[in-house]
Amino acid sequence: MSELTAFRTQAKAASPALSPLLPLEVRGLRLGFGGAPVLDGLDLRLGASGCTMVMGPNGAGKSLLLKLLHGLMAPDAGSLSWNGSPPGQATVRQALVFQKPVLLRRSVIANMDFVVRARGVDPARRDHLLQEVGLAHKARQPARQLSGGEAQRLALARALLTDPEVLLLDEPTASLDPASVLVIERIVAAARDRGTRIIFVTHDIGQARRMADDVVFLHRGRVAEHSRASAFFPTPSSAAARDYLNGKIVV
Ligand SMILES: Nc1ncnc2c1ncn2[C@@H]1O[C@H](COP(=O)(O)OP(=O)(O)OP(=O)(O)O)[C@@H](O)[C@H]1O
Repeated sequence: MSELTAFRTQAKAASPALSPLLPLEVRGLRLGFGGAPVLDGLDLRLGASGCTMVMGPNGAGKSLLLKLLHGLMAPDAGSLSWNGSPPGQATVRQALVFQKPVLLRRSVIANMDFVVRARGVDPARRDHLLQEVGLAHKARQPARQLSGGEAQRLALARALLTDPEVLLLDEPTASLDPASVLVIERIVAAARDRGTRIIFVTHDIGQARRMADDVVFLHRGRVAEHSRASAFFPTPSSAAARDYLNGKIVV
């Protein structure tokens, strides 16, 4: 499934009155592309609420994990369930924001309206979100003319239109200036406070400290460590996380 198809799938109507999507249970997840597996027996359990920051060195499989959680890819082996539902069924109740935002070749407001119409969202919510991300004054501008930071803010606003139960974020602030980073973090924190479950990939240790309730550290295809933020940053239990936090190259 392409990223645009995935976004369109997200925009379709979800069924009402469903049981919660959490907890997430991942067991023995394996995925490879010919050589050594990238994910190699990954186990993970995430509870009902909060913001989980996913960290780990380049190539650890963080983006792949998000794509698997969202049903964009299937694992070679292992199981993944959102409170008993497979990822494909859970997709419409989630939103995924990619590192490079996937926007339609239309205006800013048309990118929002695509979801407004498909999901029956109150246009007042669209206007509120555009205001919140500082794009109300650019509503009629082609989305493709937005700067990187603006495009990312639009992608986040669009993702939040449906109040997703789970928001998956793949390095959404990787190329943004410090003020834009804080705007995105504020909006994500507000979504978390409204009850959206956040799963957020980042390399930014400062951001992880600001946002994390818990941290999942991936290394060599597995979860090397899953700890509360209050324990992870001062006393990481894995050597890999300790080295990573100390700025050493982790392979
Ligand atoms: N479709 C694909 N085909 C082949 N290899 C792939 C594919 N997708 C990902 N990989 C490989 O899987 C590994 C993990 O990729 P992934 O994008 O998940 O890493 P990451 O942890 O998000 O890294 P980064 O921090 O650099 O963004 C990488 O070595 C990547 O080259």
